[in-house]
Formats: sequence, structure tokens, C-alpha cells
Amino acid sequence: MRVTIAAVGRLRSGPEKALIDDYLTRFERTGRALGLGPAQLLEVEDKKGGGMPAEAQLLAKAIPAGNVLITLDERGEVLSSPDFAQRLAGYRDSARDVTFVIGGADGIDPSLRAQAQMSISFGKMVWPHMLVRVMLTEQLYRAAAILAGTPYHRV
Ligand SMILES: C[S@@+](CC[C@H](N)C(=O)[O-])C[C@H]1O[C@@H](n2cnc3c(N)ncnc32)[C@H](O)[C@@H]1O
Repeated sequence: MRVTIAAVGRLRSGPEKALIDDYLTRFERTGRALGLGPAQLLEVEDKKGGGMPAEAQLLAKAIPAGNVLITLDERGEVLSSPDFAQRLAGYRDSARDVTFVIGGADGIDPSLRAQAQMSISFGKMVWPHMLVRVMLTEQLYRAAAILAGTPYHRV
């Protein structure tokens, strides 16, 4: 099952990038035997100041055809990590690839939000979008660890 993270903005080298790269590598290594991953990060950037609608067009182009679309949104569904792992396993078992969308400073355009099969919230607080990338990649690795039965996730 391929996983894509389509995100607004370019992340330069720094602590967030190091964490994201590390979690993506861990997800790939732990998930491989389980049929989870690999995961790729696709960044889009609208340099013409077109706002959310322009970003939505770029995001829509970046999303591989036929993927389950999952938005990251403060208004979305709050899941436990084991529940998130089970959702991922369900998509894998149905042979579906998944794209997670992370918006920019203004959020995700409603037209794209309306197309999502699922929307996940990391709580009611608004997080910086670069931190949401870190949190999502960590949860992907955690989900793989839960499904693999390794001791990384403790309840
Ligand atoms: C700075 S936030 C934008 C907040 C904007 N006010 C909105 O209405 O979505 C940038 C992106 O980070 C992600 N994000 C921020 N906080 C989040 C949360 N609590 N749960 C899930 N995703 C979040 C979303 O993808 C959001 O589009």
C-alpha cells in the first residue's frame, strides 16, 4: 500500500525535516513486511498568491489517481493510535493507496475537503503545518509498530 503525503509549502533542512525523514524511514522499514508503505512526501507551492483555491488545484494534481483522500484538519475525527493503525490496515487489505493532505497557513480549500473520504484531527488546537507533517509521519510509524506488535507503542 503506497502512502503519499501531499503538503503545502517547501520544508528546508532543519529539525522538522530530520524528524520527518527519520519517521518515514522507520515506517518503511517496519511496514515493509506488513505491506504498508513506502511513503512519499509531495510538496506543492503556489507562488502567485492564489490562496487556498490555487493550492487546492496544485494538491489535486499531486494526488495519485484512485487514492483514498484523507485530509488533516482540526475539525476532523479524533482517533486513537490503534484505531488509526486499524484504518490503515483496512485500506491495505482493500488494496487501496492513501494520500494524506496537509494544508497551508489558511487551511485546505473547502472544495478539496469535500472530496475527502476521511478527515483526521490532531485535536482542536491549530498546529503549524510543518509540525503536522512530523506528527503524521510519527503516527504512520507508530501504526506500523502497532500492527507489527513491536514494543514502540505502549498503552
Ligand atoms: C496552520 S493550519 C491552518 C489552519 C486553518 N485555520 C484551517 O482552517 O485549517 C495548516 C494545516 O495544518 C493542519 N493542521 C493544523 N492543526 C491541525 C489539527 N489540530 N489537526 C489536524 N491537522 C491540523 C491542517 O492540514 C491545516 O490545513
